[in-house]
Amino acid sequence: MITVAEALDALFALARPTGTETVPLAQAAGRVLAEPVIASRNQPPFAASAMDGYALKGVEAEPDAMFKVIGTSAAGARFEGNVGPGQAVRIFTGAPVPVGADRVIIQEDVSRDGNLITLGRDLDRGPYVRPAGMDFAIGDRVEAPRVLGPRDLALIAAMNAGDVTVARRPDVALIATGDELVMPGEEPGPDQIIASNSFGLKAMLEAAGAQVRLLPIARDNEDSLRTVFDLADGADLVVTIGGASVGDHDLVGPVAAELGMEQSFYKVAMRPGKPLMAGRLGPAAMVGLPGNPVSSLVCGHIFLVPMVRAMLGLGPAPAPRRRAVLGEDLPENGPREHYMRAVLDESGVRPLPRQDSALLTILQRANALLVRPMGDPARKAGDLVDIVEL
Ligand SMILES: Nc1nc2c(c(=O)[nH]1)N[C@H]1C(S)=C(S)[C@@H](COP(=O)(O)OP(=O)(O)OC[C@H]3O[C@@H](n4cnc5c(N)ncnc54)[C@H](O)[C@@H]3O)O[C@H]1N2
Ligand code: MOO
Repeated sequence: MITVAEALDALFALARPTGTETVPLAQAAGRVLAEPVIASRNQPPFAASAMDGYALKGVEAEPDAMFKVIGTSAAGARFEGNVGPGQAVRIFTGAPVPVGADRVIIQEDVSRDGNLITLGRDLDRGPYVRPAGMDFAIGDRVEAPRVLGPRDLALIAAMNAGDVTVARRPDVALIATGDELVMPGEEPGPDQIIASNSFGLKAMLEAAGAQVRLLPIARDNEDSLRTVFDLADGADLVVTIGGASVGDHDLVGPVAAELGMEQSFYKVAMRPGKPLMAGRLGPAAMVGLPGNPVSSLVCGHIFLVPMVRAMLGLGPAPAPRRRAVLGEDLPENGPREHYMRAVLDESGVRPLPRQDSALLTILQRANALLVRPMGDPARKAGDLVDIVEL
């Protein structure tokens, strides 16, 4: 059996970049920027007023000084003339500061009588002028790769990019397998249960940036598996769920092999998730997840999300870990890296009492995986341990 780190390296070797496409900015939220955006303009493009008030020469801004108002500069309609000595221009926030002026006096500090203004005694310091290019200048960049969020999109829009080059979303085909499964909402027979894993995995992988297809459930026979594998055609990543272990009905490995899957590994020293398999199936990467609900979702977090991120060009990095204070004593760990379903709060991290990999209620209550290294000795409350936040 290989280690989790070795399995992850093998999976990164299977994950190929998906290439790029151009999308309108309004559809770019959550996408991975693949090429830098370079500003083609300065912002602001002119010296702009930061306040509503009067633009004038700063050296003349003395208490009680008087000025003649010679025009108006509004956002979108500048004053074309020059501001000379003793002159002021009525100005509004965002408007171009006219030539000759270098300070804006806020209107609260001014009294006006017809076309004459008098400054107050106690003037705000100002100057309330934003120089051209103060926010960004031509040639400034938003670097790639990065996941585009609201703040990126606002900045890119201000740089005047109408569309952006992003990584194509990896096409992930999810195949649930098993005679015992029916879809949620259907009427299960007496020996049947509801296919749940695909729904958790779909949400998880879409949040990571993939486009996920839920294929029909494959039954526990070779024909059915072959038919559903056919439907995965065109996928960048084919993920099967279940049928990965050693039972008589665990046919995913043999059928995939018959379809030409070049196996990269089978079985990882981890708990849950031991019967994980992976390989290359034509142009696609293939990952066979164990069927137990917690195993498949934990493997999704630890392996599939990092794979999708690597395909998107975000680099080969494991699921982020951090240190947390252990909230209770733990016995020594066995020979497999253990991802314990745990609750993290201000007082520390504690594993939930039942760790059977069939228990979705426990996984749903957990907000972290407490990671026990292989052969980790007993730990005391107060020790620092690794966690992966869920
Ligand atoms: N003799 C051995 N038996 C088992 C071993 C082993 O090493 N030797 N490993 C155990 C471990 S660990 C795991 S994990 C499971 C994995 O088995 P499979 O990947 O073959 O999964 P299945 O047998 O198909 O299903 C296991 C379990 O999960 C349920 N299931 C499957 N798919 C779904 C789905 N899409 N949604 C909800 N639930 C699903 C299925 O009904 C079974 O209850 O093998 C152990 N056995
Ligand atoms: O490895 Mo299995 O995934 O322990 O339940």
